[in-house]
Amino acid sequence: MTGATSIRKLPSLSGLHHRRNPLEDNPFFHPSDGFYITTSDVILAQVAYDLSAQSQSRVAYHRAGPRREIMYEPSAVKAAIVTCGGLCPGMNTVIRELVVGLWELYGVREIYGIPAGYRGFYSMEAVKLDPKAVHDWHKKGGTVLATSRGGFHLHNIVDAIQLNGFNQVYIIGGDGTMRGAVEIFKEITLRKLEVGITGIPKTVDNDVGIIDRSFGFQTAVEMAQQAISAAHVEAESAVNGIGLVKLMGRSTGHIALHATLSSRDVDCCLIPEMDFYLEGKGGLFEFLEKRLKERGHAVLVVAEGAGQEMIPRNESQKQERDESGNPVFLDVGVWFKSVLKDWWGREHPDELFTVKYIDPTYMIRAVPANATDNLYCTLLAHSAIHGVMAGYTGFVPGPINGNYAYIPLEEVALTKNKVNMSDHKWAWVRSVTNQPDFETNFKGQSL
Ligand SMILES: Nc1ncnc2c1ncn2[C@@H]1O[C@H](COP(=O)(O)OP(=O)(O)OP(=O)(O)O)[C@@H](O)[C@H]1O
Ligand SMILES: O=P(O)(O)OC[C@H]1O[C@](O)(CO)[C@@H](O)[C@@H]1O
Ligand SMILES: [Mg+2]
Repeated sequence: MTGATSIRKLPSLSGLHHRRNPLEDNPFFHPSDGFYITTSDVILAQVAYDLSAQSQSRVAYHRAGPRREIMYEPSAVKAAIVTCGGLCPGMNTVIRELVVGLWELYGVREIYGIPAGYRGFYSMEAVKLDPKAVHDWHKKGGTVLATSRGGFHLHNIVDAIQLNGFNQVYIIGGDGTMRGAVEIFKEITLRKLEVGITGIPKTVDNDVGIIDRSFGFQTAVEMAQQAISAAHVEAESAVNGIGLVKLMGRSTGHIALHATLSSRDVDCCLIPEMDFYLEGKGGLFEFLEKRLKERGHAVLVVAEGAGQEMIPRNESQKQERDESGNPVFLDVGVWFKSVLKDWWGREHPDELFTVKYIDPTYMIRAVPANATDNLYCTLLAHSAIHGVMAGYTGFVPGPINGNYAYIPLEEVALTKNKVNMSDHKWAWVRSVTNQPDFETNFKGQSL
């Protein structure tokens, strides 16, 4: 297979001097040949190719990991760590590993936590951190630094970075945070400040693009099983029982999809990426009628962003936004419970029916990370440190097909990871649930 490989350029700080990596003297590392990553080490963006195709151009990213030379004098590093947006399992592990990694691997002693998200840069006192202070943070849900939405005032933030003399900034957040990090990176560059900026992608929704998955996502899917199992028990213990579970997923249905595939108890999974309808041939009610007749119970999993356009709302509800500008949803679970009860009351007024609605959303994202995610958070944090210490900036560390790479920040900020409704995974969901193919049914009806 021929074809050019274009390597995504990584911005790097120019005004710093090369130094020997202190890992050379670290008693736990014995850097041998191949230990240090060089500029020729790359990670291909995709691993699946059609070899029969003549020539295909390939995209590659610089590989993450320690470089032989670093660009900072460790004693001159003053690092800031901030967490923004919604909670996600593992945030505290990333903070902990940034602190321990900077301290133990590179001998950095000036490490600060910025409280309460972006606003904390200019409105709160930075908190000095060291390995002792963070030693058990990986066992705690949430973020000890606290987070917030909104409060992004670019000049206040960059002024504060400059005033406090931070020369490394580790920004942990989701798609919104990454968009903010791009603006900070651009302003730092404009001001010609020698400050390394890196974004560590975080969102329980797993809606950040390019990387294999967001940390905390697997923990969230694992926790969702408990809610789905409870809904299944409630449903099968009732006459004509429906177990209804709402999961997180503002604009993507990854948690609902993966929880459905893992649990095997789900009869219908509804996500924001799909259109579905309730009444008529091929609709949800026809499907549930059949399922209740066959089994006497059914389990419905719905992502919070699914069906929002079907829920009646007044003008102010249509306009409502959270502090970051994200649309505020109406509770699709409460709406579903009422439409299901209306439907059954109309069709079977004299038959028993019950809907048990479970909303585990905040419970799921507030738990500590599981073992897999804790390991992932460690590798992610260390990748970030190695990249910043090597003088890279404006980048996001993350696994691509299992190998950690450095991706330009702007590329990540602009790429959303939506569920691909035409790929095998969604077909697998439909084969596991036997739910209606709403899109095809709908098209068939409108022909
Ligand atoms: N386009 C943008 N430009 C600058 N800052 C932004 C932008 N979008 C969001 N932000 C800021 O980024 C921070 C986090 O954004 P948001 O609340 O949307 O959460 P998030 O990072 O998307 O994480 P999650 O989706 O996991 O909740 C907020 O302080 C918000 O003000
Ligand atoms: O944390 P808040 O402001 O209640 O927002 C909840 C939102 O945060 C997320 O957990 C992540 O964006 C979404 O799944 C959910 O819609
Ligand atoms: Mg977001």
